[in-house]
Amino acid sequence: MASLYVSEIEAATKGFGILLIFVFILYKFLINKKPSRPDNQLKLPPGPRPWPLVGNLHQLGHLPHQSLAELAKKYGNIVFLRLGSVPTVVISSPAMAKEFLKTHDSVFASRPPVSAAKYLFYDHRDVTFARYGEYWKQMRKLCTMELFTVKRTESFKSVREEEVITMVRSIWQQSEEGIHSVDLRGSLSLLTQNIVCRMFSGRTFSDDELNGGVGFKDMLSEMAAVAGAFVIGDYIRFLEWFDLEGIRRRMRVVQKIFDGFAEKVIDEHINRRREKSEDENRVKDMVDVLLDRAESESQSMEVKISRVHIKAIILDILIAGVETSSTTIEWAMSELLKNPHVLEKAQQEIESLVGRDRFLVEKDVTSCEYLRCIVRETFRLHPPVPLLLPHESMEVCFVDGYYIPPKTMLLVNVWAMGRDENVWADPLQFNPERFMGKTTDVKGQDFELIPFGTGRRGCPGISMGLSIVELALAELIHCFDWSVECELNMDEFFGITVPKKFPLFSRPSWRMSKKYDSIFDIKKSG
Ligand code: HEM
Repeated sequence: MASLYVSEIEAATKGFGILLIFVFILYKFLINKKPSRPDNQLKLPPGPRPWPLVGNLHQLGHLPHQSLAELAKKYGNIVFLRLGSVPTVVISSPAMAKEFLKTHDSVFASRPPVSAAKYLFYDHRDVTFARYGEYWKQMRKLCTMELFTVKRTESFKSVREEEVITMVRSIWQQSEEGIHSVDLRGSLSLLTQNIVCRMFSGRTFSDDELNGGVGFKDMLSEMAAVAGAFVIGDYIRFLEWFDLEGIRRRMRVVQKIFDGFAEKVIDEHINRRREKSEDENRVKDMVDVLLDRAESESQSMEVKISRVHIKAIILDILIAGVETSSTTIEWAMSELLKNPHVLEKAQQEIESLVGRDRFLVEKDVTSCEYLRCIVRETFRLHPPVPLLLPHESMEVCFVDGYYIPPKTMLLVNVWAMGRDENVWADPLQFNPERFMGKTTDVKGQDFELIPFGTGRRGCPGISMGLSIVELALAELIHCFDWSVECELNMDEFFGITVPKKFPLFSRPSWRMSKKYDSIFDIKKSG
């Protein structure tokens, strides 16, 4: 019995051994040899281990672009994270930007479904937050072919020149009145707000024109604040309905105020058309262009332009155009105050071109090479949208040997790219000379400097943005010398854009040959 038992065990052991060998052979020669994909194809990019539920959200901190730059130092230029339940890839090098925004651009051309898109931007019916598809293509085409063309940008040249001079006058008046330090952030916000409003509606708006007792400026700040706010429910989906931060409620409130405002703008345009009270010489604004399109019987677009589309586009233009430009000019002025030799050199360049007897016009600025290098250097160190806007992948993609699942959010850390010592010599130094005689520009051909993004989702307002920034900066340093009394604080604040944490106050002193009024009269008669 015992020996039988032993032999059964022996037989069983033998059988198990044979089975193991069989499984090994099967694995080695059939299963292991068969796969159609190399081993690394399902390998995710490296990254820190996520925590249950929150994933890597806790690692973002108050300044996510800076925290993500630190993670890139540890894990490399492609990092995989889970933000709550959202798979996320963060890239931080020109080579990676080329892979994602050129080679695989069509896969990553969508936007993730965030609360702002739904509750503020007319449920994705704008351009910026629209998901990739026929609708976005049509709306984007409308922007690039009609609203933001070079010709249209050129048609608003006098708007920009007039508004910049108005800002100069206001600063001059303040200095004449003995105001010690001018609130440059306030002046620049008003400037870009007025330019953008005149571009889309032909006029500016005062604080008492909105319903609900909210000022126009306050409405803009609130819209920017909620559009840029972090909403936990966008990442931990089951929390979506609790509106823990109260942001969704704020979005609804400010959306209603904006909607009333946009309705009024459209009505004004329609009434003017009905009454045929148009001044024939008036430059067409963007709402005119959109109404022309809506009224034209032969709309070649599948999307018929309605009021909602016009309102959504106005909202895009306000959010995308106002803060981006003013934030950039504020950073540029701050760097010039910290680097007086750069300010002096730029002033000399402008002066040798136009003297001190007249204001600048846009044509002058195209000849100011050094000034334009200052703008590029500002975009390198202080891109106003440091992670671009989040993209989302639409299908499985393999990049650099890594597996990127569908519906992965893509963040492009242009802030980290601008400070990468493998790309830039002395990256933390503000040194506009690095761009002199170089072809590197902000349109992203070589992917080193992409503050406007690039590819399908790149900024369509790039020429408008650049012309505002260049002219305003040039005129500010042409007309005034600037000084600050104490060391400038260059800390950042993260929102829909990343401005300085503390607004810039600075002391202007008039450096033109004549008083403001005399120069203004010369300009008018000229
Ligand atoms: C200094 C000025 C500006 C900067 C730095 C800037 C930057 C950007 C960036 C980073 C994006 C996202 C790109 C991406 O996700 O890959 C963007 C998108 C966009 N920008 Fe700008 N922008 C500026 C001015 C403007 C202006 C003046 C307008 C319009 C009047 C404008 C309209 C838009 C629109 C409509 C989009 C969405 C494009 C899409 O999703 O298809 N931007 N911009």
